[in-house]
Amino acid sequence: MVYSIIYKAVFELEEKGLGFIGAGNMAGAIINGIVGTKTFPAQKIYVYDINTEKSEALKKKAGIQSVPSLDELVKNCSILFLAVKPQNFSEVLADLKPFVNDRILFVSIAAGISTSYITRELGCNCPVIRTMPNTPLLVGKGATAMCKTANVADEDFQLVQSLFAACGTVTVLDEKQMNAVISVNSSSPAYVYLFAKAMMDSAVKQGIDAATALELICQTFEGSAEMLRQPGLTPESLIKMVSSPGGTTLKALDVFYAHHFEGIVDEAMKACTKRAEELGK
Ligand SMILES: NC(=O)c1ccc[n+]([C@@H]2O[C@H](COP(=O)([O-])OP(=O)(O)OC[C@H]3O[C@@H](n4cnc5c(N)ncnc54)[C@H](OP(=O)(O)O)[C@@H]3O)[C@@H](O)[C@H]2O)c1
Ligand code: PRO
Repeated sequence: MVYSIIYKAVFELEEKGLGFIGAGNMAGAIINGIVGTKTFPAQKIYVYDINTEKSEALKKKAGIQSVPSLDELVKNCSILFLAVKPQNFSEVLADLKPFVNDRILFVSIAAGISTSYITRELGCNCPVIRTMPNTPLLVGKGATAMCKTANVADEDFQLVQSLFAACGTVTVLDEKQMNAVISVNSSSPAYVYLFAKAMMDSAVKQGIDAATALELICQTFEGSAEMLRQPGLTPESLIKMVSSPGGTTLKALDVFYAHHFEGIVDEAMKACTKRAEELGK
């Protein structure tokens, strides 16, 4: 059933394509996922970037189309991805305003930018899907959160979900959760990399070479995440499972607790959300 709805939406789009404003890292990751999994035809994907070198490079890499102006993009596309930095939204929406109509579906990937900001700046009642993806989309293991305005058609929402699902998982949230979720799935790869770096640096100091340590750390992260997904297991029960009484793990955990590790994570995630709120103003 879902399959046929998606197929119908794709079929109806055959006349018009998917457009990307911004050919940066995230647009590239999403497009590679869509093209690599053949979720949408590459020749119907169009990209526009203020920096034509970037749109041309993406065209070459992914076999998509690049266009020289927003006007051209709107002519060719009925779904437009807003993939520029939040700081560039006001200029992009002002440039788009003369070309938009209420039938265009907008898909934003920007931190902090609300759906109401987009429709207000565009001066239209366009349907808008607000998403928060993450960089592991690049390896097909992304985690994307999304919400939509009430006027997004079910089949269009299914289609956009399928585009992100091509390179990972999709979770639907309320818009009021979309700033906080950045700290959970989107900025969080950076915390994981920081933790990995700290572990690797310590391993090197203790005489294990960096490459060997990194492989052990990556496998440990993957395995630990898999354990967290097992029914009935929780972070607390898994910590207990690792921590032998009188053993090594408890000594390591003592250091984390003494330095208020959980408090530090909470403070960092709240700082992330606060910045999203500032960017949205
Ligand atoms: N990176 C992440 O992990 C991540 C995760 C989730 C969501 N996001 C969101 O994704 C969006 C894009 O992030 P990104 O990391 O892909 O940024 P990026 O690599 O800087 O890509 C943005 C692209 O937009 C171009 N651009 C700037 N102004 C433009 C304009 N007026 N018209 C057309 N193109 C314009 C930029 O060109 P110049 O470089 O010349 O300015 C750049 O090529 C942001 O809103 C961010 O909040 C990022
Ligand atoms: N990267 C973007 C930022 O740092 C948005 C979430 C991940 O603002």
